[in-house]
Amino acid sequence: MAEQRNVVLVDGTRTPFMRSGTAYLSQTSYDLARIVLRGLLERTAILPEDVGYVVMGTVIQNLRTSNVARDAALAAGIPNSVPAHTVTMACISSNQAITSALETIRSGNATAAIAGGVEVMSDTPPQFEKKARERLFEAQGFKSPLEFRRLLSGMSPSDFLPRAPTISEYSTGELMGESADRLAAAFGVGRKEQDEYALRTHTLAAKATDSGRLAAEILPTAVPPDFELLTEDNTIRRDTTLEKLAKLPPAFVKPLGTVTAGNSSPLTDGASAVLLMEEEAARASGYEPKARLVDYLYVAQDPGEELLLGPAYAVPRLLERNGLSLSDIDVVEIHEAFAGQVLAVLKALGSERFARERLGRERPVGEVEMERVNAWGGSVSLGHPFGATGARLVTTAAHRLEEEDGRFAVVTACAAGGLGHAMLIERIGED
Ligand SMILES: CC(=O)SCCNC(=O)CCNC(=O)[C@H](O)C(C)(C)COP(=O)(O)OP(=O)(O)OC[C@H]1O[C@@H](n2cnc3c(N)ncnc32)[C@H](O)[C@@H]1OP(=O)(O)O
Repeated sequence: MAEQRNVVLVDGTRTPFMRSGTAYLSQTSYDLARIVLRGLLERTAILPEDVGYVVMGTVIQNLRTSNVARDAALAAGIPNSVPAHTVTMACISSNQAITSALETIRSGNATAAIAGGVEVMSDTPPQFEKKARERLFEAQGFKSPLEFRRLLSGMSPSDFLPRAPTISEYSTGELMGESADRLAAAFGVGRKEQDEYALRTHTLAAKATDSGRLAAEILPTAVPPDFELLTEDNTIRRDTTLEKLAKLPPAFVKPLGTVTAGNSSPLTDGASAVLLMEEEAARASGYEPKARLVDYLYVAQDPGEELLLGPAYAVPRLLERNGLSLSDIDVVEIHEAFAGQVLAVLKALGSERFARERLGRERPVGEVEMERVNAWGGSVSLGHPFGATGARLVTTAAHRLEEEDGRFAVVTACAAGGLGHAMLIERIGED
Protein backbone atom coordinates (compact mmCIF):
# COMPACT_ATOMS: atom_id res chain seq x y z
CA MET A 1 0.00 0.00 0.00
CA ALA A 2 1.28 3.46 -0.84
CA GLU A 3 2.48 5.48 2.14
CA GLN A 4 -0.14 7.91 3.43
CA ARG A 5 0.50 11.50 2.39
CA ASN A 6 1.02 13.86 5.32
CA VAL A 7 -1.27 16.84 5.38
CA VAL A 8 -0.08 20.02 7.03
CA LEU A 9 -1.57 23.31 8.11
CA VAL A 10 0.32 26.04 6.30
CA ASP A 11 -1.62 28.86 7.94
CA GLY A 12 -5.07 29.92 8.99
CA THR A 13 -6.96 33.13 9.50
CA ARG A 14 -10.37 34.45 10.41
CA THR A 15 -12.31 37.65 10.40
CA PRO A 16 -12.81 39.19 13.82
CA PHE A 17 -15.87 37.51 15.32
CA MET A 18 -18.71 39.95 15.94
CA ARG A 19 -21.93 39.66 17.91
CA SER A 20 -24.82 39.21 15.52
CA GLY A 21 -26.60 42.41 14.68
CA THR A 22 -23.47 44.54 15.15
CA ALA A 23 -20.52 45.17 12.81
CA TYR A 24 -21.49 42.61 10.13
CA LEU A 25 -25.16 43.51 9.92
CA SER A 26 -24.66 44.56 6.27
CA GLN A 27 -22.93 41.29 5.37
CA THR A 28 -24.04 38.00 3.87
CA SER A 29 -22.25 34.67 4.27
CA TYR A 30 -20.98 35.12 0.71
CA ASP A 31 -19.43 38.49 1.64
CA LEU A 32 -17.57 37.24 4.71
CA ALA A 33 -16.49 34.01 2.99
CA ARG A 34 -15.04 36.00 0.08
CA ILE A 35 -13.21 38.30 2.50
CA VAL A 36 -11.64 35.45 4.44
CA LEU A 37 -10.62 33.52 1.31
CA ARG A 38 -8.96 36.61 -0.16
CA GLY A 39 -7.26 37.26 3.16
CA LEU A 40 -5.91 33.72 3.31
CA LEU A 41 -4.58 33.90 -0.26
CA GLU A 42 -2.76 37.12 0.56
CA ARG A 43 -1.44 35.92 3.89
CA THR A 44 -0.02 32.68 2.49
CA ALA A 45 0.95 34.19 -0.88
CA ILE A 46 -0.24 30.99 -2.53
CA LEU A 47 -1.07 31.51 -6.19
CA PRO A 48 -4.83 31.04 -6.65
CA GLU A 49 -4.13 28.56 -9.46
CA ASP A 50 -2.13 26.40 -7.04
CA VAL A 51 -5.20 25.83 -4.89
CA GLY A 52 -6.66 22.48 -5.92
CA TYR A 53 -9.91 22.50 -3.97
CA VAL A 54 -12.04 24.71 -1.71
CA VAL A 55 -14.49 23.47 0.90
CA MET A 56 -16.35 25.53 3.45
CA GLY A 57 -18.83 24.81 6.20
CA THR A 58 -21.97 26.73 6.98
CA VAL A 59 -25.12 25.98 8.95
CA ILE A 60 -27.76 28.52 8.00
CA GLN A 61 -27.57 28.73 4.25
CA ASN A 62 -28.40 31.66 2.08
CA LEU A 63 -30.57 30.03 -0.59
CA ARG A 64 -29.27 32.32 -3.31
CA THR A 65 -25.77 30.99 -2.80
CA SER A 66 -26.21 27.61 -1.17
CA ASN A 67 -22.79 26.46 -2.39
CA VAL A 68 -21.21 29.51 -0.80
CA ALA A 69 -17.73 27.97 -1.02
CA ARG A 70 -17.92 28.01 -4.81
CA ASP A 71 -19.37 31.49 -5.17
CA ALA A 72 -17.00 33.02 -2.63
CA ALA A 73 -13.99 31.22 -4.16
CA LEU A 74 -14.80 32.65 -7.58
CA ALA A 75 -15.17 36.13 -6.10
CA ALA A 76 -11.90 35.74 -4.20
CA GLY A 77 -10.06 35.15 -7.46
CA ILE A 78 -9.66 31.39 -7.32
CA PRO A 79 -9.82 30.13 -10.93
CA ASN A 80 -13.11 28.72 -12.11
CA SER A 81 -11.36 25.41 -12.85
CA VAL A 82 -10.94 24.78 -9.09
CA PRO A 83 -13.80 22.72 -7.65
CA ALA A 84 -15.48 23.88 -4.44
CA HIS A 85 -18.19 22.55 -2.21
CA THR A 86 -20.05 23.54 0.93
CA VAL A 87 -20.68 21.17 3.83
CA THR A 88 -22.98 21.32 6.78
CA MET A 89 -22.58 19.39 10.02
CA ALA A 90 -24.04 21.85 12.51
CA CYS A 91 -21.41 23.41 14.77
CA ILE A 92 -18.65 21.16 13.42
CA SER A 93 -19.20 22.21 9.80
CA SER A 94 -15.75 23.72 9.33
CA ASN A 95 -14.18 20.75 11.11
CA GLN A 96 -15.88 18.67 8.45
CA ALA A 97 -14.62 21.08 5.78
CA ILE A 98 -11.07 20.62 7.08
CA THR A 99 -11.26 16.84 7.14
CA SER A 100 -12.84 16.79 3.66
CA ALA A 101 -9.96 18.92 2.37
CA LEU A 102 -7.51 16.70 4.20
CA GLU A 103 -8.94 13.59 2.50
CA THR A 104 -8.85 15.34 -0.87
CA ILE A 105 -5.12 15.88 -0.38
CA ARG A 106 -4.50 12.42 1.10
CA SER A 107 -6.18 10.77 -1.85
CA GLY A 108 -4.00 12.72 -4.28
CA ASN A 109 -6.85 14.74 -5.75
CA ALA A 110 -5.19 18.00 -4.72
CA THR A 111 -1.85 19.12 -3.35
CA ALA A 112 -3.18 22.25 -1.73
CA ALA A 113 -6.72 22.90 -0.53
CA ILE A 114 -8.48 25.63 1.36
CA ALA A 115 -11.01 24.75 4.06
CA GLY A 116 -13.02 27.05 6.25
CA GLY A 117 -16.44 28.15 7.26
CA VAL A 118 -18.79 31.05 7.57
CA GLU A 119 -21.89 32.05 9.47
CA VAL A 120 -23.78 35.31 9.40
CA MET A 121 -26.47 34.91 12.04
CA SER A 122 -27.42 38.55 11.33
CA ASP A 123 -28.64 37.41 7.93
CA THR A 124 -30.74 34.45 8.98
CA PRO A 125 -33.49 33.99 6.39
CA PRO A 126 -36.92 34.31 7.99
CA GLN A 127 -39.11 31.24 7.66
CA PHE A 128 -42.78 30.82 6.91
CA GLU A 129 -44.85 27.99 8.32
CA LYS A 130 -45.47 25.08 5.93
CA LYS A 131 -49.12 26.08 5.42
CA ALA A 132 -48.06 29.58 4.26
CA ARG A 133 -45.29 28.13 2.10
CA GLU A 134 -47.78 25.83 0.35
CA ARG A 135 -50.07 28.76 -0.36
CA LEU A 136 -47.20 30.95 -1.58
CA PHE A 137 -46.10 28.11 -3.88
CA GLU A 138 -49.59 27.88 -5.37
CA ALA A 139 -49.62 31.66 -5.77
CA GLN A 140 -46.71 31.46 -8.19
CA GLY A 141 -49.24 30.23 -10.75
CA PHE A 142 -51.83 32.94 -10.01
CA LYS A 143 -52.45 35.41 -12.81
CA SER A 144 -55.60 37.43 -12.20
CA PRO A 145 -56.36 39.64 -9.15
CA LEU A 146 -59.28 37.32 -8.49
CA GLU A 147 -56.93 34.42 -8.13
CA PHE A 148 -54.74 36.40 -5.74
CA ARG A 149 -57.71 36.63 -3.39
CA ARG A 150 -57.36 32.87 -2.93
CA LEU A 151 -53.95 33.51 -1.38
CA LEU A 152 -55.56 34.62 1.85
CA SER A 153 -58.73 32.54 1.90
CA GLY A 154 -58.85 30.31 4.95
CA MET A 155 -55.61 31.84 6.22
CA SER A 156 -55.10 34.43 8.92
CA PRO A 157 -52.57 37.25 8.38
CA SER A 158 -50.49 35.78 11.23
CA ASP A 159 -49.97 32.64 9.13
CA PHE A 160 -47.81 34.82 6.89
CA LEU A 161 -45.70 36.28 9.68
CA PRO A 162 -42.09 35.22 9.18
CA ARG A 163 -40.59 33.25 12.07
CA ALA A 164 -36.95 33.43 13.11
CA PRO A 165 -35.43 29.94 13.18
CA THR A 166 -34.81 28.57 16.67
CA ILE A 167 -31.52 27.05 17.72
CA SER A 168 -33.03 23.75 18.58
CA GLU A 169 -32.47 20.08 17.91
CA TYR A 170 -34.80 19.04 15.09
CA SER A 171 -35.31 15.48 16.28
CA THR A 172 -36.40 16.47 19.80
CA GLY A 173 -37.40 20.12 19.52
CA GLU A 174 -35.20 20.92 22.50
CA LEU A 175 -33.21 24.17 22.48
CA MET A 176 -29.44 23.75 22.63
CA GLY A 177 -29.42 25.84 25.79
CA GLU A 178 -32.06 23.61 27.43
CA SER A 179 -30.01 20.56 26.65
CA ALA A 180 -26.87 22.23 28.05
CA ASP A 181 -28.79 22.99 31.24
CA ARG A 182 -29.82 19.33 31.62
CA LEU A 183 -26.28 18.18 30.82
CA ALA A 184 -24.77 20.47 33.46
CA ALA A 185 -27.29 19.20 36.03
CA ALA A 186 -26.61 15.56 35.11
CA PHE A 187 -22.88 16.04 35.77
CA GLY A 188 -23.41 18.13 38.91
CA VAL A 189 -21.99 21.28 37.32
CA GLY A 190 -23.45 24.18 39.32
CA ARG A 191 -24.16 27.75 38.36
CA LYS A 192 -21.11 29.09 40.22
CA GLU A 193 -18.75 26.75 38.37
CA GLN A 194 -20.26 27.82 35.05
CA ASP A 195 -19.95 31.48 35.89
CA GLU A 196 -16.36 31.01 37.03
CA TYR A 197 -15.61 29.30 33.74
CA ALA A 198 -17.29 32.17 31.85
CA LEU A 199 -15.19 34.72 33.73
CA ARG A 200 -12.07 32.66 32.97
CA THR A 201 -12.74 32.49 29.24
CA HIS A 202 -13.42 36.23 28.95
CA THR A 203 -10.32 37.05 31.00
CA LEU A 204 -8.12 34.76 28.88
CA ALA A 205 -9.55 36.08 25.61
CA ALA A 206 -8.93 39.67 26.69
CA LYS A 207 -5.35 38.77 27.66
CA ALA A 208 -4.71 36.96 24.36
CA THR A 209 -6.10 39.97 22.51
CA ASP A 210 -4.01 42.49 24.43
CA SER A 211 -0.81 40.46 24.06
CA GLY A 212 -1.31 40.25 20.28
CA ARG A 213 -1.57 36.45 20.32
CA LEU A 214 -5.01 36.43 18.76
CA ALA A 215 -4.02 39.18 16.32
CA ALA A 216 -1.77 36.60 14.66
CA GLU A 217 -4.84 34.74 13.42
CA ILE A 218 -7.20 37.66 12.87
CA LEU A 219 -7.63 39.21 9.45
CA PRO A 220 -8.29 42.94 9.87
CA THR A 221 -11.62 43.43 8.15
CA ALA A 222 -13.55 46.47 6.95
CA VAL A 223 -17.15 46.25 5.77
CA PRO A 224 -19.89 48.68 4.77
CA PRO A 225 -21.38 51.01 5.70
CA ASP A 226 -18.53 52.76 7.51
CA PHE A 227 -15.52 50.58 6.58
CA GLU A 228 -13.99 50.93 10.02
CA LEU A 229 -11.02 48.54 10.29
CA LEU A 230 -12.05 45.80 12.70
CA THR A 231 -9.13 44.03 14.35
CA GLU A 232 -10.61 42.45 17.47
CA ASP A 233 -13.56 40.27 18.42
CA ASN A 234 -16.33 42.38 19.92
CA THR A 235 -17.73 39.37 21.77
CA ILE A 236 -15.25 39.61 24.65
CA ARG A 237 -16.84 41.12 27.77
CA ARG A 238 -14.11 42.96 29.62
CA ASP A 239 -16.66 44.17 32.15
CA THR A 240 -17.50 40.63 33.30
CA THR A 241 -17.34 39.94 37.02
CA LEU A 242 -18.62 37.01 39.06
CA GLU A 243 -21.08 39.35 40.78
CA LYS A 244 -22.56 40.50 37.45
CA LEU A 245 -22.68 36.94 36.13
CA ALA A 246 -24.42 35.71 39.26
CA LYS A 247 -27.23 38.24 38.78
CA LEU A 248 -28.17 37.09 35.26
CA PRO A 249 -31.44 35.13 35.00
CA PRO A 250 -31.53 31.66 33.44
CA ALA A 251 -31.79 32.03 29.67
CA PHE A 252 -33.46 28.74 28.81
CA VAL A 253 -34.80 26.62 31.70
CA LYS A 254 -36.84 28.96 33.85
CA PRO A 255 -36.86 29.67 36.74
CA LEU A 256 -34.28 27.22 38.05
CA GLY A 257 -31.84 26.65 35.18
CA THR A 258 -28.17 27.51 35.44
CA VAL A 259 -27.36 28.43 31.82
CA THR A 260 -27.46 32.21 31.30
CA ALA A 261 -26.52 34.76 28.66
CA GLY A 262 -23.24 35.12 30.54
CA ASN A 263 -22.15 31.49 30.43
CA SER A 264 -23.41 30.73 26.89
CA SER A 265 -21.70 31.38 23.57
CA PRO A 266 -23.32 34.43 21.98
CA LEU A 267 -24.95 34.52 18.55
CA THR A 268 -22.07 35.53 16.29
CA ASP A 269 -21.07 36.42 12.73
CA GLY A 270 -17.70 35.49 11.26
CA ALA A 271 -15.66 33.47 8.79
CA SER A 272 -12.47 31.42 8.98
CA ALA A 273 -10.17 29.58 6.58
CA VAL A 274 -7.04 27.43 6.58
CA LEU A 275 -4.60 26.43 3.86
CA LEU A 276 -3.76 22.73 3.93
CA MET A 277 -1.06 21.15 1.80
CA GLU A 278 0.69 17.86 1.25
CA GLU A 279 3.76 18.18 3.47
CA GLU A 280 6.52 17.74 0.90
CA ALA A 281 4.82 20.04 -1.57
CA ALA A 282 4.47 22.67 1.14
CA ARG A 283 8.18 22.50 1.90
CA ALA A 284 9.08 22.49 -1.78
CA SER A 285 7.07 25.71 -2.12
CA GLY A 286 9.14 27.28 0.64
CA TYR A 287 6.53 27.13 3.38
CA GLU A 288 7.28 26.30 6.99
CA PRO A 289 4.06 24.51 7.89
CA LYS A 290 2.74 25.08 11.37
CA ALA A 291 1.36 21.65 12.17
CA ARG A 292 0.56 18.19 10.85
CA LEU A 293 -3.05 17.03 10.94
CA VAL A 294 -2.38 13.54 12.27
CA ASP A 295 -5.77 11.92 12.80
CA TYR A 296 -9.42 12.72 13.36
CA LEU A 297 -12.74 11.08 13.96
CA TYR A 298 -16.43 11.79 14.33
CA VAL A 299 -18.83 10.30 16.84
CA ALA A 300 -22.59 10.42 17.24
CA GLN A 301 -24.74 9.94 20.34
CA ASP A 302 -28.44 10.01 21.14
CA PRO A 303 -29.48 13.65 20.55
CA GLY A 304 -32.09 13.39 23.30
CA GLU A 305 -29.74 12.13 25.98
CA GLU A 306 -26.28 13.36 25.08
CA LEU A 307 -26.69 16.15 22.56
CA LEU A 308 -23.56 18.09 23.50
CA LEU A 309 -21.39 15.36 25.01
CA GLY A 310 -19.61 14.24 21.80
CA PRO A 311 -16.10 15.28 22.91
CA ALA A 312 -16.30 12.94 25.91
CA TYR A 313 -16.59 10.05 23.43
CA ALA A 314 -14.41 11.38 20.61
CA VAL A 315 -11.31 12.34 22.62
CA PRO A 316 -10.77 8.96 24.35
CA ARG A 317 -11.12 7.08 21.05
CA LEU A 318 -8.74 9.44 19.29
CA LEU A 319 -6.13 9.15 22.04
CA GLU A 320 -6.44 5.40 22.28
CA ARG A 321 -5.97 4.70 18.61
CA ASN A 322 -2.90 6.94 18.53
CA GLY A 323 -1.36 5.34 21.63
CA LEU A 324 -1.57 8.59 23.59
CA SER A 325 -3.01 9.61 26.93
CA LEU A 326 -4.35 12.95 28.08
CA SER A 327 -1.02 13.80 29.71
CA ASP A 328 0.63 13.71 26.25
CA ILE A 329 -1.63 16.49 25.02
CA ASP A 330 -0.11 19.92 25.53
CA VAL A 331 -2.90 21.97 24.02
CA VAL A 332 -6.64 21.32 24.24
CA GLU A 333 -8.96 23.46 22.15
CA ILE A 334 -12.56 22.56 22.93
CA HIS A 335 -15.56 24.35 21.50
CA GLU A 336 -17.41 26.18 24.27
CA ALA A 337 -21.05 26.02 23.23
CA PHE A 338 -21.82 26.63 26.89
CA ALA A 339 -19.57 26.77 29.96
CA GLY A 340 -21.66 23.99 31.51
CA GLN A 341 -21.14 21.74 28.47
CA VAL A 342 -17.33 22.09 28.60
CA LEU A 343 -17.30 21.41 32.34
CA ALA A 344 -19.58 18.38 31.87
CA VAL A 345 -17.22 16.97 29.22
CA LEU A 346 -14.22 17.47 31.51
CA LYS A 347 -16.10 15.77 34.35
CA ALA A 348 -17.06 12.88 32.07
CA LEU A 349 -13.40 12.37 31.10
CA GLY A 350 -12.45 12.23 34.78
CA SER A 351 -15.33 9.99 35.80
CA GLU A 352 -14.85 6.31 36.57
CA ARG A 353 -18.57 5.70 36.18
CA PHE A 354 -18.70 7.35 32.78
CA ALA A 355 -15.63 5.35 31.73
CA ARG A 356 -17.22 2.07 32.84
CA GLU A 357 -20.79 2.62 31.73
CA ARG A 358 -20.32 4.68 28.56
CA LEU A 359 -16.87 3.95 27.27
CA GLY A 360 -16.48 0.34 28.39
CA ARG A 361 -13.19 1.18 30.09
CA GLU A 362 -11.94 0.12 33.49
CA ARG A 363 -10.45 3.49 34.34
CA PRO A 364 -11.36 7.12 33.75
CA VAL A 365 -9.81 8.77 30.73
CA GLY A 366 -8.16 11.29 33.04
CA GLU A 367 -8.16 14.77 34.44
CA VAL A 368 -7.46 17.56 31.97
CA GLU A 369 -5.13 20.21 33.36
CA MET A 370 -7.05 23.45 33.07
CA GLU A 371 -4.08 25.52 31.92
CA ARG A 372 -4.00 23.41 28.75
CA VAL A 373 -7.64 24.16 27.96
CA ASN A 374 -8.62 27.12 25.75
CA ALA A 375 -5.82 29.30 27.09
CA TRP A 376 -6.66 32.11 24.66
CA GLY A 377 -10.41 32.07 25.27
CA GLY A 378 -13.11 30.04 23.60
CA SER A 379 -16.52 30.27 22.01
CA VAL A 380 -18.19 31.76 25.11
CA SER A 381 -15.82 34.75 24.94
CA LEU A 382 -14.72 34.79 21.27
CA GLY A 383 -18.13 33.96 19.89
CA HIS A 384 -19.44 31.05 17.87
CA PRO A 385 -20.31 31.65 14.21
CA PHE A 386 -21.53 28.05 13.83
CA GLY A 387 -19.93 27.21 10.48
CA ALA A 388 -16.65 28.97 11.22
CA THR A 389 -15.68 27.83 14.72
CA GLY A 390 -13.86 24.63 13.72
CA ALA A 391 -11.23 26.35 11.59
CA ARG A 392 -10.67 28.87 14.38
CA LEU A 393 -10.03 26.01 16.81
CA VAL A 394 -7.49 24.35 14.50
CA THR A 395 -5.62 27.59 13.76
CA THR A 396 -5.51 28.57 17.43
CA ALA A 397 -4.35 25.08 18.43
CA ALA A 398 -1.44 25.29 15.97
CA HIS A 399 -0.50 28.78 17.15
CA ARG A 400 -0.67 27.71 20.78
CA LEU A 401 1.58 24.71 20.10
CA GLU A 402 4.22 27.09 18.74
CA GLU A 403 3.79 29.62 21.52
CA GLU A 404 3.67 27.07 24.33
CA ASP A 405 6.38 24.87 22.84
CA GLY A 406 4.09 21.87 22.83
CA ARG A 407 3.98 18.80 20.60
CA PHE A 408 0.41 17.51 20.45
CA ALA A 409 -2.90 19.37 20.41
CA VAL A 410 -6.41 17.98 20.48
CA VAL A 411 -9.23 19.97 18.91
CA THR A 412 -12.68 18.80 19.88
CA ALA A 413 -16.25 20.01 19.49
CA CYS A 414 -19.86 19.02 19.96
CA ALA A 415 -22.64 19.70 17.49
CA ALA A 416 -26.39 19.50 17.13
CA GLY A 417 -27.61 16.05 16.21
CA GLY A 418 -25.55 14.55 19.06
CA LEU A 419 -22.46 14.76 16.84
CA GLY A 420 -18.90 15.14 18.01
CA HIS A 421 -15.46 15.52 16.55
CA ALA A 422 -11.86 15.25 17.68
CA MET A 423 -8.65 15.93 15.77
CA LEU A 424 -5.03 15.26 16.71
CA ILE A 425 -2.56 17.90 15.60
CA GLU A 426 1.22 17.70 15.91
CA ARG A 427 3.53 20.64 15.80
CA ILE A 428 6.20 20.46 13.16
CA GLY A 429 9.51 21.27 14.81
CA GLU A 430 12.64 22.28 12.94
CA ASP A 431 13.99 18.93 11.74
C1 LIG B 1 -22.97 22.70 19.51
C2 LIG B 1 -23.33 24.11 19.81
O1 LIG B 1 -22.51 24.98 19.63
S1 LIG B 1 -24.82 24.42 20.49
C3 LIG B 1 -24.80 26.14 20.81
C4 LIG B 1 -25.46 26.87 19.76
N1 LIG B 1 -25.59 28.26 20.19
C5 LIG B 1 -26.61 28.68 20.92
O2 LIG B 1 -27.50 27.92 21.28
C6 LIG B 1 -26.61 30.14 21.23
C7 LIG B 1 -26.73 30.35 22.67
N2 LIG B 1 -26.87 31.75 22.98
C8 LIG B 1 -28.01 32.43 22.82
O3 LIG B 1 -29.01 31.92 22.33
C9 LIG B 1 -28.05 33.86 23.30
O4 LIG B 1 -26.74 34.35 23.37
C10 LIG B 1 -28.75 33.94 24.69
C11 LIG B 1 -30.23 33.57 24.55
C12 LIG B 1 -28.12 33.01 25.71
C13 LIG B 1 -28.62 35.35 25.23
O5 LIG B 1 -29.11 36.24 24.29
P1 LIG B 1 -29.37 37.75 24.67
O6 LIG B 1 -30.36 37.82 25.78
O7 LIG B 1 -29.67 38.48 23.42
O8 LIG B 1 -27.95 38.16 25.23
P2 LIG B 1 -27.38 39.53 25.64
O9 LIG B 1 -26.01 39.65 25.12
O10 LIG B 1 -28.35 40.64 25.34
O11 LIG B 1 -27.25 39.38 27.20
C14 LIG B 1 -28.36 39.45 28.08
C15 LIG B 1 -27.95 40.27 29.30
O12 LIG B 1 -26.85 39.60 29.95
C16 LIG B 1 -25.75 40.48 30.08
N3 LIG B 1 -24.52 39.71 29.90
C17 LIG B 1 -24.27 38.81 28.91
N4 LIG B 1 -23.04 38.32 29.07
C18 LIG B 1 -22.50 38.92 30.15
C19 LIG B 1 -21.26 38.83 30.78
N5 LIG B 1 -20.32 38.00 30.34
N6 LIG B 1 -21.02 39.60 31.87
C20 LIG B 1 -21.99 40.43 32.33
N7 LIG B 1 -23.21 40.57 31.76
C21 LIG B 1 -23.45 39.81 30.68
C22 LIG B 1 -25.94 41.48 28.96
O13 LIG B 1 -25.28 42.70 29.23
C23 LIG B 1 -27.43 41.66 28.94
O14 LIG B 1 -27.78 42.53 29.99
P3 LIG B 1 -28.96 43.61 29.80
O15 LIG B 1 -30.20 42.78 29.56
O16 LIG B 1 -28.94 44.35 31.08
O17 LIG B 1 -28.57 44.41 28.60
